[in-house]
Amino acid sequence: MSKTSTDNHTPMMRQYFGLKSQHPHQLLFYRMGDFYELFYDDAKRAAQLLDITLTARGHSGGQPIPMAGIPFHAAENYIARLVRMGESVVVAEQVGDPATSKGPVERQIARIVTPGTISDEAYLEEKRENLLLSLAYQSRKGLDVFGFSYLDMASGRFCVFEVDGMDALSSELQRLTPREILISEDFPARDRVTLEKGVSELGPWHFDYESSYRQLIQQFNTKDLSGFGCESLTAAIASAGALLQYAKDTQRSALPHIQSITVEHKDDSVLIDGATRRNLEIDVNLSGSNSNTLVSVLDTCATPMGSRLLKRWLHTPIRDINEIQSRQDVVAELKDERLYDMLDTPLKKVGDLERILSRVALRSARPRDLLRLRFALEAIPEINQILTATQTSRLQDLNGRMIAQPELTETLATALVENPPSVVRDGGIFAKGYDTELDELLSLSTNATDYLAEMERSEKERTGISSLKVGFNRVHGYYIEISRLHSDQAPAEYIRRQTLKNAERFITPELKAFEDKALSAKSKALAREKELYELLLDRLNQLLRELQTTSQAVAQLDVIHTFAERADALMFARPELHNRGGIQIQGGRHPVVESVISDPFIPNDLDMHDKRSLLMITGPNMGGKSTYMRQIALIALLAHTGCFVPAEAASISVVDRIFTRMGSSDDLAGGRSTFMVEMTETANILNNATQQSLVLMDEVGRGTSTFDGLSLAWAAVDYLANHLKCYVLFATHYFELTTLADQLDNAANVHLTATEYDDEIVFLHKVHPGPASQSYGLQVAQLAGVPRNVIGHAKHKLAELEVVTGIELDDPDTFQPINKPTPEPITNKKKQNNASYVPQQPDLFELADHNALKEALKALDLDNMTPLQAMNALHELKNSL
Ligand SMILES: Nc1ncnc2c1ncn2[C@@H]1O[C@H](COP(=O)(O)OP(=O)(O)OP(=O)(O)O)[C@@H](O)[C@H]1O
Repeated sequence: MSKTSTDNHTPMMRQYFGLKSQHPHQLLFYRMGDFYELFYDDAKRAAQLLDITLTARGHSGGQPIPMAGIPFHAAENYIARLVRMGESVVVAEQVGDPATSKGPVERQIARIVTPGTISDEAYLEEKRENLLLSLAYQSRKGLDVFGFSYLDMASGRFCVFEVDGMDALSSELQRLTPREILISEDFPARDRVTLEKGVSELGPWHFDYESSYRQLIQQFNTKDLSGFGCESLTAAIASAGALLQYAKDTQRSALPHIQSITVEHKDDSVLIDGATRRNLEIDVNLSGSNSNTLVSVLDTCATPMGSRLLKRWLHTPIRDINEIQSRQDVVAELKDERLYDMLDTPLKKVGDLERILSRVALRSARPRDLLRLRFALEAIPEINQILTATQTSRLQDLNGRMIAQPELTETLATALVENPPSVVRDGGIFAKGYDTELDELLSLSTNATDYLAEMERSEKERTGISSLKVGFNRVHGYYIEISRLHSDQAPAEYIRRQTLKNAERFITPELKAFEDKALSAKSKALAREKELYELLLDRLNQLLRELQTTSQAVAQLDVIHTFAERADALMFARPELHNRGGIQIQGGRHPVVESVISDPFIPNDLDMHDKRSLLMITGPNMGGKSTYMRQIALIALLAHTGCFVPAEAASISVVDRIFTRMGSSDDLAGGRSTFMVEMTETANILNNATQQSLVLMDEVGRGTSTFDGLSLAWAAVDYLANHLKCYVLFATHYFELTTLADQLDNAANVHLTATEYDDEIVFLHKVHPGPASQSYGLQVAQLAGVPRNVIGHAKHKLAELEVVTGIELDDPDTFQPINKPTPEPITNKKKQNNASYVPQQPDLFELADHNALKEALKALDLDNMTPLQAMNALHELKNSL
């Protein structure tokens, strides 16, 4: 459709194009009577997304106009659905009067609803922050610097920070999971911005540093930004200015609830990259749902704002020992005194105060919001009361920040009816007795008859005229009628209005006033309600800062009270955090696995220090290696949030980063194979880990050929232990790697055990010192339901391989009987004197060292050989030794 020339179009469509040209990328809901209509491409898109009928509305400019319509009363529902799909919607309302308009009735953009700027309850997920993110790019001294700013419109939380490099960009995007992202049209890393929908590209001038700076100081009403500590973050400031302007444009109002900007300092928190966040299943599990995650176990928060803060804390563990200990002190007191129990009910009453307040600030709060605000405020003194006698200074401080507002609470209590309507539009918000004017108007409109009867009675009494009547007539309005006989007795203030055959009709100033009131009482009552509502919002806005402080304190108390409740219910212990180095855990458990399995969870210890900083973990498939590693990472993560941990005791030296390289997933969309993903993650660890980092690596090197994989794993372990000296848990099925532990000063082997009971493999899930003896691969396959004949075939193959290599591989028929101690390690030729070495697979390095063999192996064209040919080749090689 060509929109270049609009001359051929009808005036109505010309008006449409005028509005549409201001919002080319958003769906325009164009109000026409009782419908919102969408035209052209918008209509096609909406029809597809919402499954509504696509029709045509006559012709314009010689072309049929594709159109899709939505009844106005159902619009909110459709808008909510579109926004959830990442679309933005612009609503154009009729502002002119159709009766008096010449040509098409005037329309204006009334609101813009975008995924990242919504604050209406209907559009928001209760337990998830709804972030609008803005990104700006700068190249500084050859480094790619990304300025981040993000806003949670529904709470007013506005933060900035900067990171270097593409990996950090991806990792932060993963952490924040924004609903909408703003970038400049010339943003150089567009491919890293992974949101499918909800990415808005703005002109580069939106990200101009100077004007962004001005935007910010105007918003905060300050001379400069030095008070916020973000002066030097030029890229972040550029992004923040663009964000603020965008947010204002969409709200079409000021944003008084955004009162400051917080700088996130990366050094303050334990860094967790995107892959690690996924692997640890903090709030999303590996299959993408929310069940069986750390959050699903921990979140018993009483308020949605507590739930959101809990997620934030879990995603941003901190490194400040004082802050951690101060949170722990509160958890301890609430737990020991069982105050968490008492706090639960009043906290539940507070509800989502945070989001209500932001709607108050945006003046979009609904009457029911105000009722909930009243309940929230009523709960504050109850909380204050419970906390008065507490000892911890932080708790006292929190208590001091939860400010009861008796007057305001009282006002809300008297102002609102018991069950206010969901919208202001239809009135019925205010209770009787709150405002005399409104009461009068309402009683006029509802009780006009009573009023008139009362007037008739009192006028009769006053004048002594028994024939006096008060009446109403559509032409003349209200009147006092006196029979002709008595009309000369009418008081002086009676003004004659109409003369009838047998009576005179009068009006009085009082009755005139009543008439004015009564005739328009309904619309006046409505107007008065709106006025009162605005006044109430004004009053609330005057207290906004205090109310926000209260809601932030309640959210914090809610999370800490949840930590206390969980610690008590799940038997978590207070970890000691320090800077001395080392991680010791006694009786550690995996909080999520523990909560889902029906068998008892087997606790395990950990001891890591500078002489034992790398643990090589071996053991059978299904033995519990991953669980053990993940539980240590989760315990460390929880310890850095102030939460108690699933263990009998733990002493943890503060870590700077947690890395994981686990599982196999490919990134087909990003064009990376499984092995490529594995190596990218490994490279990230090797390039960025420090001595204070906790590194979990599971089966590194499995994604490629045995020699390549083993060599890479070997070299990576060596580098981690010798060079980086970080805390490493390295799980592997390459038994050759267990020899490394003996060669490195700071590495040790541990293994998980399995045994046989009633002819079945039983996993003991217990961590023991030393390397494992076998991997039980075939038994696990059998357990998994691999057909018996395939297992039988595999057993034969295994036996053949043993013959070929001359080395005893896993013996599928030899389980360790239960209660039998773990077999002593068997020594091999190379390590005759080392009793802790147990490889039962061929020492591939030893073989590989053999040059001739190496050459012969190299010459094998494995891709074009049948298994039989391969076996024969192996035979030949063996014979050649
Ligand atoms: N300490 C434990 N106590 C009780 N059950 C456990 C324990 N550890 C693991 N399990 C159970 O064993 C299952 C397998 O554990 P996990 O995935 O950690 O094994 P794995 O050794 O990593 O296996 P693979 O080598 O095949 O990846 C878990 O899903 C859990 O049900």
